[in-house]
This record gives sequence, C-alpha cells and structure tokens, in this order.
Amino acid sequence: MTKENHIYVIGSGGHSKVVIDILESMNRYTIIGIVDPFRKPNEIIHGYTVLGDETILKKENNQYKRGIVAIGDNWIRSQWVLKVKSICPSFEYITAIHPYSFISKDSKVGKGSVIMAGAIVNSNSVVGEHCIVNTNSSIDHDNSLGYCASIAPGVTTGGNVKIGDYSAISIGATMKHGIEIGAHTIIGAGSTVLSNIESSKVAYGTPAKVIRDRKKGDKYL
Ligand SMILES: CC(=O)SCCNC(=O)CCNC(=O)[C@H](O)C(C)(C)COP(=O)(O)OP(=O)(O)OC[C@H]1O[C@@H](n2cnc3c(N)ncnc32)[C@H](O)[C@@H]1OP(=O)(O)O
Repeated sequence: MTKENHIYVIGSGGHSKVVIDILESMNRYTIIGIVDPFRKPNEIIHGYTVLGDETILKKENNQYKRGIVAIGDNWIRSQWVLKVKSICPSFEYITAIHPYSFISKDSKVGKGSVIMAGAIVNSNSVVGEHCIVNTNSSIDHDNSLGYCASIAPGVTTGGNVKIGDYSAISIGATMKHGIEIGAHTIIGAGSTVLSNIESSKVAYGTPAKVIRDRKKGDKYL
C-alpha cells in the first residue's frame, strides 16, 4: 500500500459506519482512523480508532492527506469540507463507490461523494462533489446533483432532473422527469414531486407542495 491509499474518515455517526463498510468492500484503501472532535480519542468505532480532532490533519510531519467527510447532514458536511481546507489546503478527497452500484460510463461522480449499495446513476448524469447517493436509490439519465446534495435510500428520479446545491431528497421520494429543485431545499420522505420546487423550501406530499421556507443549515434529519 502506498501512502495514497491511506485515508482518514472524518465523522463517526451512522452515515460514517456505512461509508466505512463501502471503503472496506472497495478493497483499495487503508483507513488510518477516524477524525471526530466529539468522540474520546482512542475510542474504537466500527473497528477503527478515533484519532482525535481535526488538528491531526495539519501535523507538520503528517504524510497522509487523503480521505472523506462521512457526515450525513449536507450542510454540516459542507462546513467540514471548508474546515479541512483551511487546516490542510492540499487535502484530497476520495470517492466511496460500492461495488454493487452501477454508474454509467458517461456519468461523473465528484470528489468526496458516496455511492451506496444498490444505487444506480444512469447515462450522462453528474453527481457533484461531496454528495450522497444512498442505498437502493436511482438517478436516471441526464440528471445533475449539486454540490453537497443528497438523495436518501429508495429515491427514484426520472430523466433530466436537476437537484440544487445542498438540497436533500428524503427517503423513498419519487421525482418526475424534467423536474428542477433549487438549492438548500428539502423534499420530504415519500413525496411524489411533479413540479419544480424553488430554493430554500421544505416541500412534501403527493403531489409535493411547498410547506414552508427554510434557512440554509436548518436541520432536516
Ligand atoms: C440512511 C438514512 O437514514 S438517510 C435519512 C432518511 N430520513 C429522511 O430522509 C427523512 C427526512 N425528513 C423528512 O422527510 C421530514 O418529514 C421533513 C424534514 C420533510 C419535515 O420534518 P418536520 O418539519 O420536522 O415535520 P414534522 O415531523 O414536525 O411534521 C409536521 C407535519 O407534517 C407531516 N409531515 C412531515 N413530513 C411529511 C412527509 N414527508 N409527507 C407527508 N407529511 C409529512 C407530519 O405528519 C406532521 O403532520 P401533523 O401536523 O398532521 O401531525
């Protein structure tokens, strides 16, 4: 193993455990340990040692500068990406792609993103950086998923769907073809989205309707 294969996992919650399973199933990386300021150093999480807080990433003699932010909340994940950039500007992000997922040969997955088991990314789609394409979800052709956006388990999109930066499509939602979702918007669990939804909204139901406004970073999980 070269040092390029050695990675940090940042975050230690439920999402992090799934990401660790994916990284192990890829059989390509050695996980150095977990970075999380909210855990006791040396605690073992999902088989790996908590190394401490983010200052570990800036140690002068630290030869390892790769990893992934494994935090489920889109806004919190984005803030950690910024924090890591300020501590270690040369830090590089890997993608975690489960071997039992399908990604079309002409689709792209941005750095730091996670594609979980059973997920499908069909032809000519773009998954942005630091996204989550969760278990058994399906992104159809010509879609785009913005920066730090996510689709939850079992989400299905038709063709030509655009999901804005930081937006989250919740568990089991279905999106008609050609739909556009703005930035920082949450589509509620089980919704059927038949029309465009603007930025900074919470929308749900069948058909999905805007229920209220939201501010960026408001909790949704
Ligand atoms: C691996 C993983 O775990 S990935 C994460 C999986 N989890 C998700 O995707 C869930 C994301 N969260 C949701 O979908 C939430 O329902 C949200 C964020 C859309 C709304 O949450 P809140 O604003 O807190 O709504 P709250 O729970 O207070 O409900 C308010 C009302 O709206 C209704 N409601 C809330 N969400 C929905 C929905 N998706 N569809 C229909 N009705 C809903 C509630 O039943 C409640 O109705 P009532 O007042 O008649 O009792």
